[in-house]
Amino acid sequence: MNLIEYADRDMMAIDLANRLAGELTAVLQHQDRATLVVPGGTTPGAIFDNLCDVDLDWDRIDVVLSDERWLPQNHPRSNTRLIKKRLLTGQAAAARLIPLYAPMQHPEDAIPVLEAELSSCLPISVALLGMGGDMHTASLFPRGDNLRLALDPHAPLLVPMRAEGLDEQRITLSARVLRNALNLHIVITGEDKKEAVMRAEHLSPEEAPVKAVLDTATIHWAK
Ligand SMILES: O=C(O)[C@H](O)[C@@H](O)[C@H](O)[C@H](O)COP(=O)(O)O
Repeated sequence: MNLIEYADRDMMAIDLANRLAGELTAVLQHQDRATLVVPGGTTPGAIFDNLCDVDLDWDRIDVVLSDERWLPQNHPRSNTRLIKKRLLTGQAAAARLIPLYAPMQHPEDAIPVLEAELSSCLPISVALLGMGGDMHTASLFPRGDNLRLALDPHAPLLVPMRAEGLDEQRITLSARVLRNALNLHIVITGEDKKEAVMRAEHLSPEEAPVKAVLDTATIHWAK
C-alpha cells in the first residue's frame, strides 16, 4: 500500500492540492480536456480551498463527484452544493461541472441522462476519494443494496445505492470507473481511518469496498 503521512492536515491539504494540480497539468499537455473526480464529505474542503486558486486551464477541466446524495443541489448535505461552494470558485469557477444529480424521485430514473454526459469525459484523469471508517469509498458501502453490481467488472458507469444508516439514497461511480483513473488518490484523517485502511488490505471488496481501488491508489493521511 502506497501511504503518505503528513505532519498535519494543513500540510496535507496544500501538498495534495499541488499534486492534483500537477497531474491535471500533465494530462492537459497531451489532451484537450482533463477529468477531475472529487468526493463529498468533510475531509476534502481544505484541499478544495487550496486547489481552487491554482493557476490551471480550468476551462479545459471537467469536474465530477465520486458520488452524490440524492438531494436537491441546494440542500445542506448535497455534495454538489459543497463543491460549488469550496472548489468551483476562484480560478476553478471556469471548470465544467458534470452533474451527478437530477430532480427526479429516484437515482434510477436519472441514470440514463447522467451517464450520457458522464461517458463523454471518461476515463478519469485525476481522482480524489475519501473513505469512511466502515471502509466505504464514494458510495460503495458495505452491505449496500447494489454493492455487488457496483463492484462488478462490467458494472454500469453509475449505480444507485442504499444502505442501512444512510440518511438518503445515493448514486455512485462504479468501482471499474474509479479503478480506471489515470491518477487515484484517497485522503483520510485520524487514527481510526488509518487502522481501517490497513485492515481493508486484508479483506474482500465486499467486506471493505475501498479494497476495490487500494492497489492503484495513493493514500494520503494526517492525524
Ligand atoms: O458523499 C460522501 O460523503 C463522500 O463522497 C464519501 O465517500 C466520503 O468521502 C466518505 O464518507 C468520508 O467522508 P468524510 O470525509 O466526511 O469522513
